[in-house]
Amino acid sequence: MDITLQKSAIQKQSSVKITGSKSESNRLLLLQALFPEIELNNVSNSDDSNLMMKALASIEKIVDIHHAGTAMRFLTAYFAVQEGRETILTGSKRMKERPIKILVDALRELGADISYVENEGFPPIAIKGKKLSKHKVSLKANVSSQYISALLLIATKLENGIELMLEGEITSVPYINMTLSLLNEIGIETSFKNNVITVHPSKSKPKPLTVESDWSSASYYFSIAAISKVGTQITLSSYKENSLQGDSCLVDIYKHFGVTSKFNENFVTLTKETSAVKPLTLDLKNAPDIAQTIAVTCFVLGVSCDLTGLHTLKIKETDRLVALKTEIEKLGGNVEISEKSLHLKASKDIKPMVPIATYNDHRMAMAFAPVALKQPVIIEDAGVVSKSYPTFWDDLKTIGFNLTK
Ligand SMILES: O=C(O)C1=C[C@@H](OP(=O)(O)O)[C@@H](O)[C@H](O)C1
Ligand SMILES: C=C(OP(=O)(O)O)C(=O)O
Repeated sequence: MDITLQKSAIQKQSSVKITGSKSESNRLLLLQALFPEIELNNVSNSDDSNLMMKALASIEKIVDIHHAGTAMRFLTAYFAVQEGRETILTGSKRMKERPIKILVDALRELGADISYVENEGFPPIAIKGKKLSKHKVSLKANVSSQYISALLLIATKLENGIELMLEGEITSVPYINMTLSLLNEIGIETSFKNNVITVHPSKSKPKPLTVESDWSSASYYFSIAAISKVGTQITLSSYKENSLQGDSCLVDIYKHFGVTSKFNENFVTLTKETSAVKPLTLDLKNAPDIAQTIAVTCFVLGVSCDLTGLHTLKIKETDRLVALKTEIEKLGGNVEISEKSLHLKASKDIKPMVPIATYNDHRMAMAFAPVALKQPVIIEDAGVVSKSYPTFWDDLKTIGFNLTK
């Protein structure tokens, strides 16, 4: 399904309720499978969380998690400690290109029985669940933090907890801290000092937990606010000022575009205060999922940006660096990329009615939607948004976007 977005202007004041964070949800669903007394509220209705739920409840041998990266990584660790259970964990064509060797090597080091079904280092994998005997392991930390979170999430199943020695520069650190905080919430003691993370054997104290709404999904509204008229306000729920999600750094980043954020109870209201914008330089190694949003905001506003810390973008739903360059250039922009950075030149004109390819990547579809505030645009295969935010298009319609399916 392609969606055509006519040139739109949003209401002066609007509000949107966004589904729960898929990152928090996928961690908590795994923890709930280990500690069934945990009660969860505002769990994400994303495909990735539904797939996680289904996989955890499945009694089938073959478990297919499609495009869901966190589910792939977290379930690799989970099934490795399900004693006596044999699982083949597989995914979409793209998932079979997303590396998993660092995690598999670490689990094998701890005693796990995992083998590759097709290509060495990539899903699908065959897992024979067993009790893991060791508790100390070193692993590279500069490729994906999801490997580290996966190991931390199963630490309570190991007699002596876990001690991880992280090698190299640590990427996506806020996601590791999110995992540790959620473990702490249910009474598990942890420490993270320099490059060593420890989960101590401790007794859990499960309790009801409410998932905060998804900050990566909120990023599209920060972009919309930044591109809208001065005075435009968008209220999002349910959000808190002290979030576990690293993408809440949007609050600071979008000040650069004249967008302020005010928290009140469980709402955050974004206000476009000023229209002056300057070139932007930003390191996104702690918030890789908002790179596409920010690049498109800059392009539409006609300002240049230098985004660094993007080394993980090449192994996500698609190679996001190449996808961004290709699609922004179709619209008339000029983008240079390296293996880990993106430079966008300032440009004035945006070509109308360009079909934007989305490469099975929800964030490509959502990041380019705000283009419609300046020019009509077509988003191809727009249903991809369901990976993290199934009601995205309906919500855009509610706030004033003029779109036809
Ligand atoms: O742990 C998580 O929930 C995630 C970690 C990040 O991945 P990397 O650590 O691979 O960058 C992020 O991009 C992904 O969307 C969700
Ligand atoms: C990279 C993402 O997800 P995952 O790695 O879990 O597929 C994302 O949601 O942007």
